[in-house]
Amino acid sequence: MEVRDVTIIGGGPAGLYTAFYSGVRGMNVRLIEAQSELGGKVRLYPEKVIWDVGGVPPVTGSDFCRQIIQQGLTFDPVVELDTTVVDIKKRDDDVFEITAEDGRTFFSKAVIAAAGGGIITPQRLQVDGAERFEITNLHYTVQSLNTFRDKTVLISGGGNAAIDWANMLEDVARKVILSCRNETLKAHESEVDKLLCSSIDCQFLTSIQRLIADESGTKIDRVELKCGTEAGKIIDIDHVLVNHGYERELGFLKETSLALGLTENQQIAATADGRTNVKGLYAAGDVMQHEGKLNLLAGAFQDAGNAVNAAKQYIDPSAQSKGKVSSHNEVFAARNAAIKRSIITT
Ligand SMILES: Cc1cc2nc3c(=O)[nH]c(=O)nc-3n(C[C@H](O)[C@H](O)[C@H](O)COP(=O)(O)OP(=O)(O)OC[C@H]3O[C@@H](n4cnc5c(N)ncnc54)[C@H](O)[C@@H]3O)c2cc1C
Repeated sequence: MEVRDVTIIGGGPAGLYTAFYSGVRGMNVRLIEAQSELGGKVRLYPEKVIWDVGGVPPVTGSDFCRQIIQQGLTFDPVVELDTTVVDIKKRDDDVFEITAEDGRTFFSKAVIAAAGGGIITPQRLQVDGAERFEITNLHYTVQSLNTFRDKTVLISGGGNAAIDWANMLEDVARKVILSCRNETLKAHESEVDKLLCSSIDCQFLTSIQRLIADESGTKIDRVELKCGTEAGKIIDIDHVLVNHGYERELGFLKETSLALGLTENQQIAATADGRTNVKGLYAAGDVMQHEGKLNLLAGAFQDAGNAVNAAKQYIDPSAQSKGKVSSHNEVFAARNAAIKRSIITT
């Protein structure tokens, strides 16, 4: 039976930084991810420009993913992809037994849950026959801005993602129409202000009633927008982008043998430093809830550092409770030397 120091559940930003920082603190790691790729939710917005990670210049989601994956793999963790954790038990000898959906079990001295909101998939549009357009012009994420260049785009939704995309596409698309079923938009004030002052055509109190196909039957040509009891309004569009939130598959968060202490929203109720109800099991990133939790990438990194430090001390009570400044690990030596050389020669 191979017992790892730390098993991380979830290979999003929190899990990846946890893997890196566990390496810095000399612990060996298994990283378990339900999807076939690492990166977590950031995979949903590859072309969005991320501005709010301290010290990191504006970066696209896909570049950010590439960079955080590279960092997460620095200390060669064992990575299990396509592996959904469905249960965690703590045995009498205090070793954690982690069970995957495919029946495999993994063993670990400590566990760090970094499972975000679970395994998420975008909520589908509840309109007859919508699924047949998913291979043409009905989208749930923006994989490439070029798809929308000089096109008429209808965005359905009124939350952060919809508003973000509307603002982002304004310069790219010929026309952006936003259909929102409420009277107001629920997003960051600055983004809402920007949108309301823009050329984006906001259709409040409307929802998509019908998708009308072109002659080939494979592409949406027009959309019927319903407004209360009024007759539907038909509009011509090239693309429809739906941002109605996400469905969550909870895996081990739904039923676990441990009394994890979940909030109403199925997040782990933890302390700000990542401790949970269960000794030896810590939480990091969007999976955890505490007063002051920052559900951003920057917050995920802070959580990860805290959880790793707590796990280190749990495994080895003589270890320092806080990590040291981490620039002198032997794994960094070659790269440090190359950077120093380039500083000296420039
Ligand atoms: C559209 C959008 C735009 C955003 N823009 C920004 C932004 O500009 N700046 C910013 O700072 N933040 C932004 N965020 C928020 C940011 O993406 C999240 O805060 C961040 O991804 C949280 O990281 P995480 O690792 O905690 O969770 P996630 O990214 O959700 O990763 C969790 C991972 O755990 C895996 N997992 C879940 N359950 C299991 C299980 N049972 N077994 C195995 N694996 C499991 C999931 O598959 C997933 O890969 C945005 C979010 C969205 C949706």
